[in-house]
Amino acid sequence: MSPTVPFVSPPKLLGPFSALEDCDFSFVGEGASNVVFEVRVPPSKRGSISSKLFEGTGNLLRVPKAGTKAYSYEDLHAYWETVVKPLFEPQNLVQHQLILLGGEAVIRRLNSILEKEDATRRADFRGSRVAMAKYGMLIEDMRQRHPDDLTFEFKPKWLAQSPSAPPTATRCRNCAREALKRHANPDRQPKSSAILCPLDFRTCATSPISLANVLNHLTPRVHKPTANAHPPSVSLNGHSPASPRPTPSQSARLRHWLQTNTLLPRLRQAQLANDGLGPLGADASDPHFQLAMTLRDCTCFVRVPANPELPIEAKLADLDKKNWMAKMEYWRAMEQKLIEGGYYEGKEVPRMETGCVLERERGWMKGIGEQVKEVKDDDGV
Ligand SMILES: O=P(O)(O)O[C@@H]1[C@@H](OP(=O)(O)O)[C@H](OP(=O)(O)O)[C@H](O)[C@H](OP(=O)(O)O)[C@H]1OP(=O)(O)O
Ligand SMILES: Nc1ncnc2c1ncn2[C@@H]1O[C@H](COP(=O)(O)OP(=O)(O)OP(=O)(O)O)[C@@H](O)[C@H]1O
Repeated sequence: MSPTVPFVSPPKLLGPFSALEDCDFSFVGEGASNVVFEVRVPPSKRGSISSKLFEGTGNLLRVPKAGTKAYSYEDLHAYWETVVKPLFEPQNLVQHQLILLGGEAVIRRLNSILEKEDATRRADFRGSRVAMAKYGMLIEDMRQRHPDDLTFEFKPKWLAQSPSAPPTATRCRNCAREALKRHANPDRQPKSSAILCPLDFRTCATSPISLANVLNHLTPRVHKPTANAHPPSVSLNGHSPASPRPTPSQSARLRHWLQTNTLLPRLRQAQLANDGLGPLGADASDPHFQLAMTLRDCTCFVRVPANPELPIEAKLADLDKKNWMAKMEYWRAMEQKLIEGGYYEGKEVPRMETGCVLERERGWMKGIGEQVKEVKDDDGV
């Protein structure tokens, strides 16, 4: 399949211009380029067009931030429909629809909510505002449906090594990137917290250490760290702030999902299939490479229902087309920095603790090598 974007007919629009004007909003979350709000129809507007559109739909409103280099929502939607959607099963994607925001009044209200949230927002997001955009997206709400549902989100990031990483690397691209982040800003997180290596997702079925690492990270309050497992971190943005303590049945279902899901292997396969060269070798205008970068920066939402009869839901979101013209230089410079700074090989000074799967495997190989050497020495070989 070619990831070039063919012509797509104009998006199906939801709602007349005034649909959002009747609604109340509250802040749900944000990233570098977008903000997500809950939409509620006040009781006085029951029976209105808005209530027909939003009540009981389980949708949230996603809107673009001002001042970013991201593509417009029309472009993101066309890319998602034609390039991203065919790669995954529909039940593994957070579905969305474009909606007309309907003018400045709604955006001003969203911005006044953001302003009130400023004190508690991530420092580098504080002060950012919603763009005066034409469209928002109605997105499937992946939060709890029942107060006892277990929910969390994480960024799977680079599920395979970067093709332009050095062959001597003892860290994957994500762990190298995390080491650089901590090196640049050691106070960013408590020093003791380690990073979940994305390669651990791949080995959950075969390695109890990988499974424990992932569980500790995703549901930190339940799975006590074992000697070899690493404590939770926010490196993959995994968290379950509103979730209750999982029941034994939820823990068992989550374990089973981690060991058997086909979504993360499929995501990894698509990352690999679209980039065999890495940021240093890829042609900046290659749509496959651009797609690989989109697939390396998405979010996975997981909901483990309280009701054991209901299946686990796992869906990818934030599969936005990357503005390669604005980002290629950053991607190349980042790869160069990770290589030259020794971050792929754990040679930075002072050395940051990351707990990468590659490092663990090298450690075992070294250990086995030393045992073999000892046996050979004992035998006088
Ligand atoms: O460069 P990375 O790997 O740190 O990823 C960036 C993300 O940082 P992370 O490491 O996930 O905390 C970063 O996430 P945050 O803003 O740090 O939450 C963005 O997703 C960024 O993409 P864009 O500039 O918004 O298109 C991401 O940039 P790219 O995926 O385009 O590289
Ligand atoms: N479908 C959803 N259900 C529940 N919460 C969501 C959903 N989509 C987004 N959120 C919340 O909003 C936050 C920001 O959303 P989003 O990932 O769209 O922002 P972004 O700017 O694209 O992020 P990034 O900087 O990673 O590219 C998420 O981390 C999550 O907390």
